[in-house]
Amino acid sequence: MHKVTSTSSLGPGGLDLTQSFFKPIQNTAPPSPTKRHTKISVIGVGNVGMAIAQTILTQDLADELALVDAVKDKLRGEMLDLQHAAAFLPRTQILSSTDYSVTAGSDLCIVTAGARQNPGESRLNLLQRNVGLFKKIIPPLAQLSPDAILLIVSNPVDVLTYVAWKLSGFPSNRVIGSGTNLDSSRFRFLIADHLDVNAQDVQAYIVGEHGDSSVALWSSISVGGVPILSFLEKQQISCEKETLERIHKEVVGSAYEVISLKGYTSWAIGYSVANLAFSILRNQRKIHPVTVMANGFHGIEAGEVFLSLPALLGRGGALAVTNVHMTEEEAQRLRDSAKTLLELQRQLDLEV
Ligand SMILES: NC(=O)C1=CN([C@@H]2O[C@H](COP(=O)(O)OP(=O)(O)OC[C@H]3O[C@@H](n4cnc5c(N)ncnc54)[C@H](O)[C@@H]3O)[C@@H](O)[C@H]2O)C=CC1
Ligand SMILES: CC(=O)C(=O)O
Repeated sequence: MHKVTSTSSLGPGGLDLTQSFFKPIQNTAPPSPTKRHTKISVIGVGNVGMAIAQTILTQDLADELALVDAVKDKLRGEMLDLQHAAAFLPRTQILSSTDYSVTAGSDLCIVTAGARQNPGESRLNLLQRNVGLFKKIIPPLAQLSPDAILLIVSNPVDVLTYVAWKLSGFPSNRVIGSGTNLDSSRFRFLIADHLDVNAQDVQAYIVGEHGDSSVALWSSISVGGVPILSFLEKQQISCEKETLERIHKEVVGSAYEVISLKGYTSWAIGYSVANLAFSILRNQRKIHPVTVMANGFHGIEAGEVFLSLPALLGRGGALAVTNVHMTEEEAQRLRDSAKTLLELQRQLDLEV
């Protein structure tokens, strides 16, 4: 295990530097027991894992950050590179190891390890390769951090969240996928760009599969509190509906475009996942469209399927699913998306 060097108090020749540099204040009260020590583990230090790790560090969210990867030199290089930013960041102890023992006692384990898409390849095509990896990754994580929340990012994220749930034996509220939190951000960005407003003033959800069969919830889009569709209908501006359809197509094509241009996506997923980590660990009770166990919500009754729905996130994980308004057409598309994912789940061999 590689420990951050600055926490060592031993100088050359075993001299205790703490004793030489500091004169302790006598009779100090012990640290307040109310401050929790927060530990986050990130599994996989590729483009996505590192974008998440560095964004988390800027948010002062963790006292301890543990990094795990299968490639030893790259892992140590990434750890050192982050540690060298210590003078510019809130204090976080950064550890790394190829051994999962470094993750013990985590509050949140973020899994980004695995194969990524080649240009033009679908997310679902990665399934077999990444299920094989998850069989090695999830059991030790669950064993070493039995109270943690698992946040899955590797693709195809919805089916892999189901796989992580099965392999961990955790209750479903503590196994979440990053899902369509990213797709919804892309959607909000494009709507905001079209209307020339701030994306944070646009409320809009994409739900269902993170990927090709995702569902845009037109009926719930509002900008600064104004419901967009009914506003457009009242103004009889029908052509704008076509613009919205084009925007959803652009969202679905976003990852394919970025991957064909730079080989992978990283910055937006980094911010998306750090934002989820913040809502969970700081108990924000904020609503995010993320992958959760969807059975029983919005007419999905076909079985234990995981896909994105707007969910309330807090320290306990996914606490509730909101009753967001859907037209019958939107709900049907969601159920179709659920059937596609369920079919894939049923074909999996999850014997470890
Ligand atoms: N859910 C989402 O919105 C997004 C998901 N992704 C997915 O995230 C995953 C990672 O993407 P990138 O970081 O770009 O790939 P990458 O190839 O840069 O990194 C993958 C990392 O996983 C590591 N790894 C492989 N096997 C491992 C094992 N058994 N244990 C620990 N580490 C292992 C590799 O050594 C590598 O460092 C892909 O599946 C990708 O499709 C990417 C962007 C967005
Ligand atoms: C790669 C991927 O899933 C994304 O950027 O949406």
